[in-house]
Formats: sequence, C-alpha cells, structure tokens
Amino acid sequence: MPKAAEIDIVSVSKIYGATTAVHAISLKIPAGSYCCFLGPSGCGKTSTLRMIAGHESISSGDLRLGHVVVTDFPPARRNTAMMFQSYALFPHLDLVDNVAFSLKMKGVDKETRRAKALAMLRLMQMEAYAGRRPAQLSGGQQQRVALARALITEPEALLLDEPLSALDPFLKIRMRAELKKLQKTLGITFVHVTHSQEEAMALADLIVVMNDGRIEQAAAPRIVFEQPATAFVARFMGDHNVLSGRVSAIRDGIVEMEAAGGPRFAVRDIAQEIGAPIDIGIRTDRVRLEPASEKTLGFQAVVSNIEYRGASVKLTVSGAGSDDFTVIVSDADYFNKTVSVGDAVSLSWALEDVVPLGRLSA
Ligand SMILES: Nc1ncnc2c1ncn2[C@@H]1O[C@H](COP(=O)(O)OP(=O)(O)OP(=O)(O)O)[C@@H](O)[C@H]1O
Repeated sequence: MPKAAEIDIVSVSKIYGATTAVHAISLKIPAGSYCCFLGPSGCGKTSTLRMIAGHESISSGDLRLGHVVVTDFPPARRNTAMMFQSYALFPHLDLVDNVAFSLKMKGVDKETRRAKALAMLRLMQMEAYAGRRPAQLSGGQQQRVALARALITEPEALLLDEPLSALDPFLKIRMRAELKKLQKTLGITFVHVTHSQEEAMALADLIVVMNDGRIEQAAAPRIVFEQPATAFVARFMGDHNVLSGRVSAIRDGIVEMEAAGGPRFAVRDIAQEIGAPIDIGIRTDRVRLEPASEKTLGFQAVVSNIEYRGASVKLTVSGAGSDDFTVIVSDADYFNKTVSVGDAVSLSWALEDVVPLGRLSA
C-alpha cells in the first residue's frame, strides 16, 4: 500500500500578472486525510491545487510534501497524481494502455505495466472492460478509469479537480461514495476541489473554505457547519441567517445587538464594546414558529414565501431588518399549524443557537 503524505502549505501566493489569485495562505493537510477545498468560482481553489500538483509555479512561499520541500519540483517528482475534471483519457487507446500510460513514460517494461494496469482496473471494478476505448464507457466508468490511471504511480496524495462535476446527479452521489471508500481503502491523502457544500460535507475530514484568494476557515465539516468562523462561511455553507448590527448592551457575558431597522438579537461569549459592529448567525432549522418566552429570543415577522421540500418546509419572512430571514420547519410541525404568505408570525430561538461570526465588517 502506498504511504500518505502530509501537505504543508506555508504562506503560498499565486500571482498572475496583475491578479493575486492566492494571498499567502498557510495550511497543514494531515497525511491520510480527505481534504476538500470549497469556495465560489474564482476564489483560488484550482490555483492552489495546481500549485500542489506542480502544474502551476508558486509565486512565493513554500510547499512541503511529507518531509520534502517540493516548491520547485516538477510534477513527476512530487509523488502526487492529479485527476482532471474532463478525465483527459486518450480516445485512441484501450483502457489498459490508458491506465499504463505513465508507466510507459517511465520506461517500465510492457508485461509489468500491463499487469499493474489490470490490477488497478480490478481495484476500480473495471477489469471486464479492459479492451474497450473510453468512448465505449459511461461517464462514471470513465471516471473510474481516470482514477485507475492517476493511482497507478502509487502517489502519496491524489489531487482531484472538480471530479464529480461532469456526472448526472444520481451518478454524482454514487461516485462520491466510491471516492470516499477508495480514499479509506488506500489511506493516501486526497485533496478535492469543489464548489458544492454538500459534496464537501459528505466527503471531507477537513474542509477548507476559500474566498477571494484567502482561507476563511479550515476545520472538520461539523465545526464549519456549527461554528462558521465568518459571515462569508455562514452564508456560503447555507442554513444560517446572517444578521449584521451594532452592540447595544452587554449584560452577564451576553451581548445584545441592534440589527439595522430591527429588534434586538443576543449572542454569548464574545468580547465586544458598545457600538462595535457585529455579525451573528442563527441556524434556520433552530428557529421555531412560537412567540419568544423568557428563555428564548425572537421577533415578529411576515411570511413572504413558502417552499415545500418534502421532509421540511422552508419559510422566508421579512422583518428584523432582513427580507430573507429563513425558517426551516419539519413537515409535521408545518402541517400541524399551517401559515400562508402574508401572515404575521412570531419566531423564536434559543440563545445557544446564535453563533458570533468573526472578521467583522465595519
Ligand atoms: N492562467 C491565469 N492567468 C491569469 N489569471 C488567472 C489564471 N488562472 C486563474 N486566474 C485568475 O485567478 C483567480 C483564481 O482562479 P482559480 O481558477 O484558482 O479559481 P477557482 O476557485 O478554482 O475557480 P473555478 O471554480 O471557477 O475554477 C481568478 O480570478 C482567475 O481569473
């Protein structure tokens, strides 16, 4: 079994002419972990992946794989392999020759490379198709071949650039499960670029949320979801209402916030001064359609939209200085006490369900 590499990114930047795509990011990806770089288009995730692979030069900073500084190494000397979004299979070669290609380049004899390629195809359950060409395969099968081809060099880290984006929704979910299983079986480090929160949550041990060339948060999925570090992360991950305002009072470690044009909100445990700008997040699934009691917080709002989702119902309400405050209620709760667009509703939540969001906007 190949060994896994820790990937240490030390103050790495990528500058293309006048554009700084990546701003001095630092990150340690533990050996043998499944890491997802997540962020909107243009945030610098592909540039970062390509710098790890060696397909893009590092403008400043250093990259360490295992104990070796590989900053200036060509791709072939890094013990990494990359799987591209388009799979980049050779149309005129059969699957064995596609998978064996990099061994051929390394001068490995034909018999050995064919045996290894067949073993890789077996691992990916594609041995029965060994004599076919890529055009004779489905999208999911092509992806398995691309994985076999990337893994034949026994890399310490596999780098995947939007590997599931070409697949239909059903296949995407199936291949996602296969990728996770493969990573656990091989035990090597996977670094996977995606713009899908759901994909990152399903796969990653470590999610790295990027925005505008910087890392907003790098943590386990549950931490990123439950304790988003910034308003950007809370908005990007979804399922949070993000509200901005200024601190209006501080009592017993509880900070009260006055939202622009709205009522008071409160959050625990943050060092703040009266008047300071503050962002908070409130989980959409923790808001209840009940008036606030002594133990809860809340406000009055007007329902502006209702979306039925099956197991839950999504309500959008206006009030509290926000036009798109979202409430997710279970279908059972909703149909027990239905509301309609235009109805006034009382909303409430517990103080524990409010998270302070760092990096405050002034
Ligand atoms: N070869 C290049 N020359 C100039 N600018 C580039 C080049 N490659 C990327 N950029 C710019 O760098 C920034 C980051 O691009 P990058 O491809 O890393 O983002 P991304 O998060 O992977 O986006 P996407 O999800 O759309 O692939 C963007 O502003 C992009 O326009």
